[in-house]
Amino acid sequence: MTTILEAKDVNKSVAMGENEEQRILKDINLQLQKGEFVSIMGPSGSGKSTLLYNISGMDKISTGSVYFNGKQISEFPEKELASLRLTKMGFIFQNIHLLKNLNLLDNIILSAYLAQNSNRETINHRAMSLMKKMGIDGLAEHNITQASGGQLQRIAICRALINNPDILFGDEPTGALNSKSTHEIMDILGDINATGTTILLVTHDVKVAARSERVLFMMDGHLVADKKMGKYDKDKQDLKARESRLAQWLTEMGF
Ligand SMILES: Nc1ncnc2c1ncn2[C@@H]1O[C@H](COP(=O)(O)OP(=O)(O)OP(=O)(O)O)[C@@H](O)[C@H]1O
Repeated sequence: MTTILEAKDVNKSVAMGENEEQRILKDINLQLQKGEFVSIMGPSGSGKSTLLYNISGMDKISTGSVYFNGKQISEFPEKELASLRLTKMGFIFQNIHLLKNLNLLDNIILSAYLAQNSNRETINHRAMSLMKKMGIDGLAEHNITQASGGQLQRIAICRALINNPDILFGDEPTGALNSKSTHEIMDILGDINATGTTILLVTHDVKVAARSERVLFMMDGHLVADKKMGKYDKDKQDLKARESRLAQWLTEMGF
C-alpha cells in the first residue's frame, strides 16, 4: 500500500473577535492509501468540510503538516498549491459552480486549458469520451439551463476528471440530488475508483457512505473513529446490509 495523503497533528483555528479563536480541527492524524474510497461523516458543524478543505490544500492549516504523494504540501506557496490542485486533484461540490456563459463542454475543458498539458484536440477528445462514459455526450453544446441537476453533477465530475487527477475530493456531491440521481452518481464514482483514483467524500447520507470502503467519523473537530467496510461490490448486492452496519455505528457513536 502507498500513502497518497497524510495529515499529521493537524489543527485549524479561526479568529473569533479580537482575542478569541475557535478550534475547528483538533489534532487530526490521518492517512489515505492510493486507490481507497473513503467517506467522512459526523454531525453538522463537526468539522468535516473544514477537514476536506485543509487536507486538500484549498485552505491553510494552522499547525501540523499535510503530505500529498510524500511532499509536504502544507509548506507549499499558494502558486504551487494551485498548480497541484489543478493537475493532481479533482473537486466536486453540492453546488456545482459551472460558468453560465460557457457551454457544458467548455465548462469541462476549461481547467485542461489552464493546466496547459495537452493540445485542444486531445483535450476535446478526452472531454467527449468522459461525457460519453457518463451518458451525457449529447449535452456538449447545451448551456447549464438546459440540463438537470443530475446531468450537471455529471458535468462537474467530468470537469474534475479532465486532468486525470490522482484523487477526487467531494463535499456532499449528491446533496442536491434525488435518490435515483444519487444512486447513478455513486455508481459513476465507484467506476472511477475502480480505475485507481482515490476518492474522499464528505457526506451526511448513509446511502452514499455505504459505497465507500472506509468511513471516518468526526465529532467536535476530532476524528473519533475510523471504520473499514471493504470495497463495495455491485454484484454482491449487499448495499442494504452495508447501510445497516453504518447506521448502527452512527447510533453507537450517538450521532
Ligand atoms: N472560516 C470560518 N470562520 C469561522 N468559523 C468557521 C469557518 N469555517 C468553519 N467554521 C466553523 O467551524 C465548524 C465546522 O464547520 P464545517 O463546515 O467544517 O462543519 P461540517 O461538519 O462540514 O458541517 P455541515 O455538515 O453542517 O456542513 C462550524 O462551527 C463552523 O461554523
